[in-house]
Amino acid sequence: MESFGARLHRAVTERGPLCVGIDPHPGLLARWGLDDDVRGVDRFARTVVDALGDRVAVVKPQSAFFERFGSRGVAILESTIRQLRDCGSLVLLDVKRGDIGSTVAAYASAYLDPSSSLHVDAVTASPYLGVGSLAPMFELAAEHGGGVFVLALTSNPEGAAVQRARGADGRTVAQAVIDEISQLNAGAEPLGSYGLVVGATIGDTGHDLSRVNGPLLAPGLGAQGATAADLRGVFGSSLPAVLPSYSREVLGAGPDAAALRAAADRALADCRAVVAAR
Ligand SMILES: O=c1ccn([C@@H]2O[C@H](COP(=O)(O)O)[C@@H](O)[C@H]2O)c(=O)[nH]1
Repeated sequence: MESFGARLHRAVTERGPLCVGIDPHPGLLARWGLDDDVRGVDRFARTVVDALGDRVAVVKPQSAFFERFGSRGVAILESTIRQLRDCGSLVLLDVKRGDIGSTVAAYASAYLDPSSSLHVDAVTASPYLGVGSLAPMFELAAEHGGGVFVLALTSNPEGAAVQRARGADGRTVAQAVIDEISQLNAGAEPLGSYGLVVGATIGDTGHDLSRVNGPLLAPGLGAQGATAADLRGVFGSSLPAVLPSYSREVLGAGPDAAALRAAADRALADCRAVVAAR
């Protein structure tokens, strides 16, 4: 079984370091001339898959925008995941799950067990019930070649109060998360399967990312104000592991497929220039 880290490494080598989100915001649906309903979400997601699924390394559906339409929205998410897999892009479901370990095991089955209709290549997870509570996700991911991206330093301004709080050993909460994920990835080649989420908006992190040996998902580019050039200041020598992520910045170019592709190509060129020129 090829690991997620190896599959991601290959996808980024072949297609470039870029993740594009599928976030059917009501405002974007309106801009695309679509109704804010299940049909609109379905058309939106299909358009993104058709335009980008065969050229972007990782596509990241944001579960919340599908879940808001209940079971019919989740059915669209399931078919979006299937379509993306057929196009060859890796699917990272942004769902930020976290709970006590016995419940995390059920989340792991939902997203990381190949027999589930919501099975994806990787998920985002919240470590705030303790990184150890996510063990069932790490274990199932390892068993089936999946990945888990754990929140460390998020792109929103509210995150810092929790993530930069210091524990008894003097480390920040985020550094403790970073260190635990680094241990899980130790020795993995070419890349570990356990990633971290570090926002592109946060400036010099003041945190040590040098031993992570796993992918660093960087949301916050475009609509939240960060630019590709900001990645240098945030990640420094860890830039080669960065997976830049854009949603509204690219999606805002739709619904025209050529315009969506051009926006994704621009984003990729901007990020390549920074990641390659570190
Ligand atoms: O720290 C985080 C973690 C996740 N996100 C998610 O990424 C996208 C960002 O969308 P943009 O339109 O590019 O701002 C969205 O789905 C967030 O939930 C994040 O922004 N920051």
